Amino acid sequence: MKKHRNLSTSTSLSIAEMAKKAAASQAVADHLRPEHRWVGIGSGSTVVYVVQEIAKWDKTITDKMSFVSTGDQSRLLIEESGLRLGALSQMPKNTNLDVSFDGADEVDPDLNLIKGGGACLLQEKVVAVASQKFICVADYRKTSEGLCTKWTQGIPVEVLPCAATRVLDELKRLGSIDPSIRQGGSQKAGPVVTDNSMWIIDAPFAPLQPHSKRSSASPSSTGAWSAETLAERLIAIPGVMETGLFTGMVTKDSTKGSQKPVAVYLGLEDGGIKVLS
Ligand SMILES: O=C(CO)[C@H](O)[C@H](O)COP(=O)(O)O
Repeated sequence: MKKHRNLSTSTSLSIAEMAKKAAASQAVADHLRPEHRWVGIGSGSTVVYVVQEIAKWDKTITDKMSFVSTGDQSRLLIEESGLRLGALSQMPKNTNLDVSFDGADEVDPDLNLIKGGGACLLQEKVVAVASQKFICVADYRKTSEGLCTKWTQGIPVEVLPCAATRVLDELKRLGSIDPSIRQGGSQKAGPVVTDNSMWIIDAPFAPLQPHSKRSSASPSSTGAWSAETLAERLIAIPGVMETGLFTGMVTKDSTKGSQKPVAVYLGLEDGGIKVLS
């Protein structure tokens, strides 16, 4: 399971775990319906609590649902919880997942996200965009005024291995400070290989401007990228398969096909829950 970079004490971790669990419980209660048939399940430690909540439901209800994973971790989680694994390819044509639940590494006031701390961002984005409703579940440590403030290890970027060095050069040209290929550490020699056989580059940037606060999209005039503009520039680099910036406008009428969640459930330190939408 992924380690959190910004917190190290066991006390704060247990408070954080309680916060994640409470947020997951509320998010499932508010957004999963017995009539739902297709449910997306994200990746990371918070989503474990989401699946635990769903697994508490009466089996006669959940047996009618199919759960679509966002990678190997969530596939195993679904299977081990006794829920039925489904795939986007099995869904009726022109339909969407009823709802999907996923975590985040950082959330700004416009509900733009950084994801991919667990290296699952590509399938996570596919599932988010294939969902009628994408619900994000996180805890109090994850919010900031501008992305890259709390999650300082860099925006995760999934790349074709043979393009990695060229992508690193391009990222530096865009202002990334010392981007690097994520390494497996003591568990694996060499780069982390994703569920899609790609590599991850972590690209640190100076804190981004949220859409609502930005005065210009260009870093030359404001000193910072907007999340939307940077997302567009990163995905345009040849060899980049997907980025961990989940941005894009959500209108009140149509939430389909958005990378952004319609709501973020944040577990708080005092046991409460804050819903951003
Ligand atoms: O994007 C992700 C994995 O690629 C996770 O959702 C994100 O890293 C949050 O994880 P956690 O719930 O463990 O904090």
